[in-house]
Amino acid sequence: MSAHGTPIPMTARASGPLTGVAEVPGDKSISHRALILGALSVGETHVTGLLEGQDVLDTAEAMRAFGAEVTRVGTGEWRVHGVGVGGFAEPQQVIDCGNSGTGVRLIMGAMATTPISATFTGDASLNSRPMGRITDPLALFGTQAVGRAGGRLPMTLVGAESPVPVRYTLPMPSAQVKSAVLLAGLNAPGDTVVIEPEATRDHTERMLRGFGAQVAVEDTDAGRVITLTGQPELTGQRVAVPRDPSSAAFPVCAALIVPGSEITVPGVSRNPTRDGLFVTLLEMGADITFENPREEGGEPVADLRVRYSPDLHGVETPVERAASMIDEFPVLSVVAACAKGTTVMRGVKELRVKESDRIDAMARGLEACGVRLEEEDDVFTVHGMAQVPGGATTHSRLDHRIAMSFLVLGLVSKSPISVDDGGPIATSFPTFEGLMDGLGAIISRDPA
Ligand SMILES: O=C(O)C1=C[C@@H](OP(=O)(O)O)[C@@H](O)[C@H](O)C1
Ligand SMILES: C=C(OP(=O)(O)O)C(=O)O
Repeated sequence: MSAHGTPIPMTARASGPLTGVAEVPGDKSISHRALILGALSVGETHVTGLLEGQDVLDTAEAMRAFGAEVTRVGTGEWRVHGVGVGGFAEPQQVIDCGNSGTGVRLIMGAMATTPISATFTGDASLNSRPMGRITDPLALFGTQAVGRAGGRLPMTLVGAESPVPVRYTLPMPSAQVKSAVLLAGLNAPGDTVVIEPEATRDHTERMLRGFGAQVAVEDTDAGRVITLTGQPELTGQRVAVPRDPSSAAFPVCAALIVPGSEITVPGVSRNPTRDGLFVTLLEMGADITFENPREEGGEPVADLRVRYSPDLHGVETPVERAASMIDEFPVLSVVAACAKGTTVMRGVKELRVKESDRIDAMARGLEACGVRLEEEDDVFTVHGMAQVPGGATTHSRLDHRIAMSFLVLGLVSKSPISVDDGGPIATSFPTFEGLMDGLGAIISRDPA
């Protein structure tokens, strides 16, 4: 939905070759963290390349409510004057995190060990997502939480008066849970330890170090053991946000399946904990090259050159790769529908608790477009075909990635594909329509 709540129906139709340069926006995960760590630091944090999607704008507003000064200086350029670890003020209004699981879960962690209370809410999607995964470990610090049945928002958290450090093994592969525990550990005396049996995106660990915290990471038989030394003084930093591989996924996958395409996507993060889609696409026979590999803002980045790949074939993605491509399965299932043979995606049950149940959303939409598939709790299988019939209206279910995935499929289907509401795209990729149009994709807003 648009900010004022009116659905924005959109349609994609068969397009000529996609060509040109796709400058995708800043990384969403890193953008949230830059604002939150800036707010927990002393002095000024200067951010460039910040994603100005609604999810991140909601986090900026939340940081103001907790007492930080957050100012937009120019496009993607923001300054944050922080209040220091333990310095959050009690918000005077409800914190509305909109559509953003990352926003609400990281902010809950960041306030959990300061003796203030705050009430959190979001849109219909966010208010249906599980928060027990956050409040369970936060309770170990001494944080109290009261929410709706099933641990849903709206929810009030009361921060611990005398927090104790925590040792916590993640019950599911979730960087949001890991990050909430680490951020809470900042204001607890002593060492907070998180053990992750499967590695998840490591932006919090990297950025905490960059802001001056002591974070040790050890690979053991039990998984990655992350130890944070509590009560550091964090100091404001300059953060250059790399471009988001999860947003790059859409023009990249579109170029792979639209005949004759050749595009470049500059400056995309190649953090190994985010790289699973590219690994998988290469296995499928995709023509992608990674040029000018370099380090920017503490993250490895490269310029991607992507060419139409007529011989894509199905593969099996292993359980242990799932976390490194968790947000990319919807668009991978679109590529799978256009590849020869069958693609089996394993270890995907976390997709059921995203902005929508993404397995169900993709399964119903793909079926409506004439694609054969099988769905189990933790496995999603898509059978490729020479040309997807399309000719359906799919439901985005308040989920940006579902909307963008079906619009990509509509660029190659026999008949156009519509989404009932493209509004959620603005949460993570507000420039999607203009960028795709610039490459030659035919995506239009439907007349009211
Ligand atoms: O930490 C983060 O920035 C994110 C972690 C992932 O969620 P989970 O931790 O729930 O897997 C991912 O889906 C989300 O888009 C961003
Ligand atoms: C799952 C996602 O985001 P979040 O959990 O922050 O809502 C996403 O962007 O795909």
